[in-house]
Amino acid sequence: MSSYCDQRPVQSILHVSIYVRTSLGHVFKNIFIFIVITVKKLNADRQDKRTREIFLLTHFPIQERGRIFTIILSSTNSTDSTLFCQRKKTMGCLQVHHVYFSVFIILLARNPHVNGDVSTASTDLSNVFRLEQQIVDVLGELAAKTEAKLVVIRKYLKDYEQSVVEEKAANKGEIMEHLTGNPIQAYRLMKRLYFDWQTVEKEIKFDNWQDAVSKLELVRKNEIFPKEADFFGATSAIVRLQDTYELNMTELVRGNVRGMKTHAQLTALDCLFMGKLAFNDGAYARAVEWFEESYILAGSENNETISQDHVAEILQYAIGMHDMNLKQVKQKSPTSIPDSRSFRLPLKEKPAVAQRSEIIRSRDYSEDDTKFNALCRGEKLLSEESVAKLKCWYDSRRQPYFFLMPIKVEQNSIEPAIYIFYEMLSDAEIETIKELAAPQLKRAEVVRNKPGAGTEISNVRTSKSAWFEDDVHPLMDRLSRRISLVTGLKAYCSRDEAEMFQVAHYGIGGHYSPHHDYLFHKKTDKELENFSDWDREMGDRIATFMFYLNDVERGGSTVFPLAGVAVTPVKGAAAFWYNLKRNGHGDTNTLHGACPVLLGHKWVVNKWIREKAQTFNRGCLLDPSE
Ligand SMILES: O=C(O)CCC(=O)C(=O)O
Ligand SMILES: [Fe+2]
Repeated sequence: MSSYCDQRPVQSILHVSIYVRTSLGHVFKNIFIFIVITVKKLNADRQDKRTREIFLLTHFPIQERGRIFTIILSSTNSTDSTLFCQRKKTMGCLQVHHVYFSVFIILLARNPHVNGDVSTASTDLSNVFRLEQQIVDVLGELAAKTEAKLVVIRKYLKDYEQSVVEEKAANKGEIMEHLTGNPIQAYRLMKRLYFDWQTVEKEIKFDNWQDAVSKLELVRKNEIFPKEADFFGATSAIVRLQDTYELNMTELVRGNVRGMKTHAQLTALDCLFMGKLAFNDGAYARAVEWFEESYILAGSENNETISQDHVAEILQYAIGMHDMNLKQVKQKSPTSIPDSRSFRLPLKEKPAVAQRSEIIRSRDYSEDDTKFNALCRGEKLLSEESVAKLKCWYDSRRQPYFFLMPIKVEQNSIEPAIYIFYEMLSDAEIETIKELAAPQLKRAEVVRNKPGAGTEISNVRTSKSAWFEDDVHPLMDRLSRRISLVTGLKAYCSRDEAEMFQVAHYGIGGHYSPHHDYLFHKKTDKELENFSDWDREMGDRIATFMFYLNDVERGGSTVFPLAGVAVTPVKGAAAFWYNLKRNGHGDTNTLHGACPVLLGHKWVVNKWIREKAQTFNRGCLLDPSE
């Protein structure tokens, strides 16, 4: 028997570790940890007495990164444990038999809109669209009520005017005389002022605006209501699409998106607006092109949205700025080539249209981003010889699972080897994944360059993503098994063989700039500090297995600029490649990125397979450089 206060250091009782899977972080925002302490003691007459106390020990937000984290609930300096100790002391130092404690965790649900950003993802855009429907309903109702008021007011005015017109008089004095001297007119005057006026007054006094204003304010307060950044996001998506796909501006503003005719068109005013944005950003070449388009449209619209003269003035100003800027660049260094925001020659010398087509004709295909954009546009960069080596076949992967229904495999690139496996997912499975992911999608983050700086929302990747453990749904577990059977690699996240599934959704203009999927290759020690212990222990991402959940109407291919290949998303298919060579080094030729979505949207599911678990699945070669 021992005295609780003297001999039982409170601090040691409170050393508790709690393991929480951070996949919960997608659902829950905060974690509250309560501790219930039951002290069983014997008092003087040896009767069993229990005292129960509840403390809120700690609470903190759940982070997204890392898979598992540990919370040590106590430290010797912790105020909570001191508090605990003091409270125990007030109970007196009775003899204590047992101290039990249980830990309760309360998770506070995450608000699905907290990470709202509406510029690219179509799911969000549909919510914004719904929001607009509410506005349209309120405005429609307001317009109908206002029109009803106008009808009453106009009727009154009409009646008055008719009375006046009926009396063919030379001036107001004569009219007055006629009206007052005519019993019918006198009756109509009385009727108007006594009877009709009541209706008019009622309509004028009753104000529909206030009701509409409060309803609209409510809509406006919704977290997904577009903000400035969302608007600029939508604008820059158009500019990105224009650059990547070399969209013909004249076609684009008329709703033709690379051969697909849509009903969405831009007005002269829209073009003027796009031009102003480009101008303010110093992109004078694009600004001039938008203003020229605006000028032409203003003419064909008969100055409906903006006057052609006004646009002409702005256009001349922009041309002047472009040429002056170019002159300054050349003065600084006569041999320098201006960046893509400017044309090479003054616009007074050669018009924008001619310069743009020359830029397109004289592309430098040795540059990675030129190759990337060309592949996005569907241009073929592989030589015929290389293409001849590519093949497709049916494969049972030597797995009984696939004997009856072998997989359709296509090899898209030899070096690095990139495979496409078709019909890997059924339509029902795809719907299940989307349903699971939709409420949890949040704007994708990438690791910051600065060590220890965590992740940041970035324009390098503009998509929304969600992470899933294998056990979140039986389907996820089945998919991990399927990936294993197809690739011969271990792919269970629960066994630390691979990462969680990452579902990503791209909306219009959504893209991912060229990058490597491996994590550690060519990273400095400082950069490596960004990674968790789990990351380092599991080894690098040896391979990527990526499912496509839909066909993309236009754009959205996965492009490998160094390999010279583009993979077109096909619903249910999956792309697979090794990020590491057999010697464990990163294969730099696996550089890849997602082309911006031009029309429609795009869903993918990534599974990054880790190196450590694959020791017996992928051996090394005799040549250590491979
Ligand atoms: O969406 C794609 O096509 C590529 C995605 C990708 O490369 C990634 O998530 O790492
Ligand atoms: Fe990637």
